[in-house]
Amino acid sequence: MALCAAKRRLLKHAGSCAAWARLLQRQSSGGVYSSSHGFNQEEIREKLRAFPGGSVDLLKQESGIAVLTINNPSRMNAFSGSMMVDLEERVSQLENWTDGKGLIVQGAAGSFCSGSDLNAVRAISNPQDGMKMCMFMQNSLTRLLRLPLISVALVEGRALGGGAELTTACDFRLMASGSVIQFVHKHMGLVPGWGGAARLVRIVGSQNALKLLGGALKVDPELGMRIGLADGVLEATRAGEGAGHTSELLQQVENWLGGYTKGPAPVIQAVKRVVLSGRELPLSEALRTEKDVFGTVWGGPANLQALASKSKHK
Ligand SMILES: CCC(=O)SCCNC(=O)CCNC(=O)[C@H](O)C(C)(C)COP(=O)(O)OP(=O)(O)OC[C@H]1O[C@@H](n2cnc3c(N)ncnc32)[C@H](O)[C@@H]1OP(=O)(O)O
Repeated sequence: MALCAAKRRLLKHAGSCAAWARLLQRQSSGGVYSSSHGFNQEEIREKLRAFPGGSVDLLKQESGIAVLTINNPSRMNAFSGSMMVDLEERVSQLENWTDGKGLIVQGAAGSFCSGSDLNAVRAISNPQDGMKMCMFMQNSLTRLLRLPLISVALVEGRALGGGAELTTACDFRLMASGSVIQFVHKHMGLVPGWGGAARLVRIVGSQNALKLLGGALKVDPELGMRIGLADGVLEATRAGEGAGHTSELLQQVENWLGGYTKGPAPVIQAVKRVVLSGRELPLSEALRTEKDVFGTVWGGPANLQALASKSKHK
C-alpha cells in the first residue's frame, strides 16, 4: 500500500516534470535562431564587443518589478555593439528571476532609444555581419517578449528605428506627452530587422503597420492611442524635464503596472504564459499549453489559500 502511494507520488512528480519539460519546450525562452540556422552566438558576441559604449542596466526590485535602462545618453541611447551583448545578458538574468512579475523598459536621461549606433552600423555594413547582428537582436528581443513577466515600455522623448522595434518587444507601451515612436527605417534605406515589423503587425494590424513603415510616420501619444500602439499617456505634473520628471514618470508606470502584477509571482507568471501561448501558438497547441500552465497553479499555495478563505469577487 505504502509502495503504491510512493509510486503514485513518483508518477505524479514525473508527470509534472514532463509537463514542465513540454512547457519549456513549447514556450521556450529561447530565441528564433540556433546553430542549425548557421547562428554562432559567441562569434557575433565577439564582433559586437568591438563596438563599445554605453550600457544596459538592470535593477531588480523587491516588488517583483524590474527596471531595464538603455543607457547611452550622449548618443540618444543608441545601441552600441557592447550594449547589444549587455541586453542579451540582462534578458538571461530576467529569465532566471523566479520572483519576477513585471518589467519596465526605459531610456536614460529623458529619451527612449535612437536605434542602432550609426557608427557601429557603418563599420559592419557588409551583408554577412548585418545578418548576424539582425539574428542576434531578433533572438534577444524575442526572448524579452517571451519572459514570464508583464512588460511595459516607458516611452519618453524619441523611440526611433531599432528603438521603435524595442517598444514592440514589450507587452505594453505607455507614452509620455511629447514623445514619439517612429519607424524611420525607410529613410535609412532599410526595413525593421529586429523583429519589429512582425510584432507591429500583431499589435496594430497590417493596414496600420504598412502606413507606419511605408510613411515612416511619427506616432505621437494621440495617434498611438488611436491605433492601439500606445496603452496609455503619461502626464508629468512637474514642469520641464530632467531627473525629477523622469522619476515621476517611472513611478506612474510602476503604479500602472502594479494593477496587473498584484499577487504571487507564480500566478502572474502563469497569466503571462497563457496569454503568450495564445498570442504565438496555433489554437490546439495553445490549448495544450494552457492546460499545462493551469497544472502548475491548480492546487498551488495561492489556489489553496483562496479556497480556504472562501473569497468572494464583489
Ligand atoms: C535597427 C536599424 C536602426 O535603428 S536605423 C535608425 C538609426 N537611428 C537614427 O537614424 C537616428 C539618428 N539620429 C537622429 O535622428 C537624431 O540624432 C535624434 C535622435 C532625432 C536626436 O536629434 P537631436 O535632439 O537634434 O540631437 P542630436 O542629433 O544632436 O544627437 C545628439 C548626439 O547623439 C548622436 N546620435 C543620435 N542618434 C544616434 C545614433 N543612432 N547613432 C549614433 N549616434 C547618435 C548624435 O550624432 C549626436 O552626437 P554628437 O553630439 O553630434 O556627437
